[in-house]
Amino acid sequence: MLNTATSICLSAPAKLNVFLEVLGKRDDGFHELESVMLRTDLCDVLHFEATSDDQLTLRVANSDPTHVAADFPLDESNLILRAARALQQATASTLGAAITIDKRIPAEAGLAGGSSNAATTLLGLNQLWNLKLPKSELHRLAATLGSDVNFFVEDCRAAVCRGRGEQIEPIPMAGSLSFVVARPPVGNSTPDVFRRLGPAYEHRSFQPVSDVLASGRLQNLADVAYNRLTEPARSLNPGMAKLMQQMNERCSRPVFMSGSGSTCFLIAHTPREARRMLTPLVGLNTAFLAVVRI
Ligand SMILES: C[C@@](CO)(OP(=O)(O)O)[C@H](O)COP(=O)(O)OP(=O)(O)OC[C@H]1O[C@@H](n2ccc(N)nc2=O)[C@H](O)[C@@H]1O
Ligand SMILES: Nc1ncnc2c1ncn2[C@@H]1O[C@H](COP(=O)(O)OP(=O)(O)O)[C@@H](O)[C@H]1O
Repeated sequence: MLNTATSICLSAPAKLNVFLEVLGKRDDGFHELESVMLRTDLCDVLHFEATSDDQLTLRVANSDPTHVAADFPLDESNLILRAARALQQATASTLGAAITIDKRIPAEAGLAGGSSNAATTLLGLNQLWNLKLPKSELHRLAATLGSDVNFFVEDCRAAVCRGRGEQIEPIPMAGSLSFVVARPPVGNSTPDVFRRLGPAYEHRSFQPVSDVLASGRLQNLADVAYNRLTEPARSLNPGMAKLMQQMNERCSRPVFMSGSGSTCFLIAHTPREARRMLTPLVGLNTAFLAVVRI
């Protein structure tokens, strides 16, 4: 039976990793992670319209096609359609949906746009199709779609993510932060970055980052933020390495990378400070440059 609402519109947020340590390689080929992820206000917007047949369709709404990543697939491999299919199969639902996306999050960026789209589809269609699946079941489906999907199903502001990324422990965060995010023209392939990880190294702890977030002493975040994948990604993507150097020179601040890249970011404390930091970066070779807030 259809829910009383026949359509629903939801934001699918991008994430930033302010900490990422790789604890080792697992037997299933994935890597064991410990990462602190933050939900940002940079969002795709998804509109779901229920249909009474079981068809699923996906359309991009952006009037300006430059907003849409060139490699955003519109076929069955799209994570939105994969999430909707997974939900249909898990519930034997005979309902369908016409889905429209306003795509703003760049792809292969370490911002998890695709994973967030998948999670938002699980949450949106669970509501629209009146399926009433519990969160635990949505988490089970999320983990089959990708390692980053569960963070968005949890719908928290900040979390420590463990396992291959799918085990989510929400953590407190006091206050708010702004970031300048910049993605170079070339994205990073996540498996390629993991393949370039060096041999043994001493593991860092996420605890200092989690303590800074909880205490609200956010001015200290730049002292403790860390990403083990930065060096492998830098060696894979010379354009990203160059952009990180230019951002550092022009803003005299440490530059960090989100996930497996290729988005680099600077930490600011207010939107105003972030906008001031962004100004000298305009004109650099970027595919995406913006201020985001947590
Ligand atoms: C690195 C991270 C950090 O947040 O972010 P992104 O850069 O993708 O945003 C994630 O762990 C990425 O998660 P996600 O993009 O969902 O990856 P998946 O689809 O599950 O896996 C893609 C591929 O990445 C590698 N992979 C991913 C996660 C993990 N814990 N170990 C891995 O080795 C594997 O080669 C895998 O086949
Ligand atoms: N809905 C989607 N949005 C973005 N990318 C998608 C989607 N579905 C599948 N993909 C594919 O997943 C890849 C990784 O996407 P994305 O999650 O945006 O990257 P990252 O995790 O590095 O930020 C893209 O290159 C794209 O081909």
